[in-house]
Amino acid sequence: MSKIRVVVAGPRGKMGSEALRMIRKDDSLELVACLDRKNSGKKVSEVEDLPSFDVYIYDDVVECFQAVDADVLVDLTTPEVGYIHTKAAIEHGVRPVVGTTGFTKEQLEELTKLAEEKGIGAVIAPNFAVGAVLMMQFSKWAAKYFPDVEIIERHHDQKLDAPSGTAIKTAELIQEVRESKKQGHPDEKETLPGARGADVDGMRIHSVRLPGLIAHQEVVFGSSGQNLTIKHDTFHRESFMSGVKLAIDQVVKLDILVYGLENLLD
Ligand SMILES: NC(=O)C1=CN([C@@H]2O[C@H](COP(=O)(O)OP(=O)(O)OC[C@H]3O[C@@H](n4cnc5c(N)ncnc54)[C@H](OP(=O)(O)O)[C@@H]3O)[C@@H](O)[C@H]2O)C=CC1
Ligand SMILES: O=C(O)C1=N[C@H](C(=O)O)C[C@H](O)C1
Repeated sequence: MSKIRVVVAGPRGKMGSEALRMIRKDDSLELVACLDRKNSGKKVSEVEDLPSFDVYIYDDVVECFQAVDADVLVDLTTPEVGYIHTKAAIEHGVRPVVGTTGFTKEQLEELTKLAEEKGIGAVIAPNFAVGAVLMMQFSKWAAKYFPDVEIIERHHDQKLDAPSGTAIKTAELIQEVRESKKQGHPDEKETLPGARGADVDGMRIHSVRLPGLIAHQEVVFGSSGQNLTIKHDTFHRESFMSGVKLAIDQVVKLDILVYGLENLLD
């Protein structure tokens, strides 16, 4: 069977470098190029701390897709550039697997429509860790019985987007089963703006950013006389890689955009 030819965007990043290590170990995948705003024209092997892949780095996404034959783009960059890469990939027939978070609802809708028009598979997954996907699914189930819910997400202090993609996806899944409901006292007032967190249909999301953290989320449900807490912790970014691999294997068989890894799990 031929290998899946992969471009990685963001190879020097925390997630991108982990993805390169995963590809190095996997015989079914072949790295054909990287997209990076630094080191354009160099080979990956010439960049300090990166694995010794004999492939070129590009800073321009279109130039990259014109120069190499690629099946899949794995994007692990920033919301702004990730959106540009994803759109260009779909337009050039390269299937995107996107871990980058922080896309707007409008951008997700636009990319979904574009993928459908072009008949190109795409996966956008706010969280590739199977444990986090289960935490979101369990939360959706719990929300049927516990409509009062607050999401507390904790991340490292280098994170650009707040709330996290995982927290937004969790709230969206809960919204599917929960009627819109204002929580807390009807007359409550914030004496410091933001004290009650972000408001999604009355449920609250709180974002903590601290050095030492990686990615953590608690979904706390309250009801008379009882609380239920569903919690997931990420201690190493390797935990995301089996999900990235699953998405790469599946996206080559898709002809629509799928939002969330849960849609690819049995
Ligand atoms: N779906 C999931 O399971 C997960 C998703 N994420 C998401 O993945 C993304 C990356 O996270 P993380 O690796 O921690 O972040 P990092 O900041 O470590 O890496 C981002 C990389 O993108 C690069 N970059 C920035 N601008 C450009 C550009 N114009 N062209 C090409 N590359 C660029 C950065 O380069 P430079 O150093 O020059 O700034 C950096 O190397 C985030 O959106 C995060 O939320 C993270 C973990 C898990
Ligand atoms: O930036 C991160 O680190 C993470 N981002 C994703 C998110 O926004 O949910 C996934 C995970 O939480 C790590």
